[in-house]
Amino acid sequence: MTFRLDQVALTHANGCTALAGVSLAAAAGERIAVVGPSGAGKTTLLRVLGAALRPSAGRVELLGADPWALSAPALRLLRARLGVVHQAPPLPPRQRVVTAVLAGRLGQWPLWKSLASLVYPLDIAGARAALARLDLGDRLFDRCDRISGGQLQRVGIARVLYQQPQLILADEPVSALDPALAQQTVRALAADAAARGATLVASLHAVDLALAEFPRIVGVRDGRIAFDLPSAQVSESLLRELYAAEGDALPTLANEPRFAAHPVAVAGPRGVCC
Ligand SMILES: Nc1ncnc2c1ncn2[C@@H]1O[C@H](COP(=O)(O)OP(=O)(O)OP(=O)(O)O)[C@@H](O)[C@H]1O
Repeated sequence: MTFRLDQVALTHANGCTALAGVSLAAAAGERIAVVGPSGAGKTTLLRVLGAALRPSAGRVELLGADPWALSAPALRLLRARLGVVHQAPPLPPRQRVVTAVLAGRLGQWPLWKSLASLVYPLDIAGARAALARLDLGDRLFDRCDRISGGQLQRVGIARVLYQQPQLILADEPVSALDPALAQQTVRALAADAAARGATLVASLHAVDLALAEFPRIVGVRDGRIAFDLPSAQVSESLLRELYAAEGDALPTLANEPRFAAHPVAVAGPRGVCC
């Protein structure tokens, strides 16, 4: 089992309950897409799975451990086995792409190697290979603030491909990419996880992308699991019910607000209490 959440709830400091009664488990090698309207709790769920947020109630088991019962050094080691893909990767602007990718293994390398790699990249071939899988092999020595938002998003993914974690948690990893590139990039991520037997959990806006590329779909609404089904069993009516608050059009690659000729109206964030 890669992770197990048992009746997890999370209330933010402002009193907003982002997750309530969430139970979810994944075996090694599963590929799961998390879908749901804005404010449903997808990011919060991924952050709980990444041991970045401590639940207010319930139990978390992650790679065989309760992260919140571990010492600080043991928790750091556990986190180094997780690969987190951010919607907007928090990369230092002046950093070179190669250094950003190699940083994927900082948590696994001894301190001397990590420090040496910051001064001179130690595994240029490895970084280039990870970037090449995302068609970015020629951007190795560019600065992170001199590439586009979509390229930066793919650098964040290359970093996780280089890291080779047991569990990949990707929060809207392709939101800055056009539809063709979004599909290609999600496929690269899924192929990497499949080849290594790693578990992949990705929150996605585009439901067609989720259904096409992921065997298991978890629908989240108002901080709760609305459904957890094999993709073949996720019907259009189930999706319409999930996204009822966001109007008529389901979010798909073609009508992502960023790329639609006539952007779909998106309701404000909703949660259990907000
Ligand atoms: N740091 C925070 N403090 C207070 N409330 C928060 C915080 N982060 C998120 N929330 C609230 O928790 C709920 C769930 O937010 P979350 O970001 O997990 O949703 P989401 O499904 O990822 O949304 P989106 O698709 O818009 O990114 C929302 O109501 C949001 O306003």
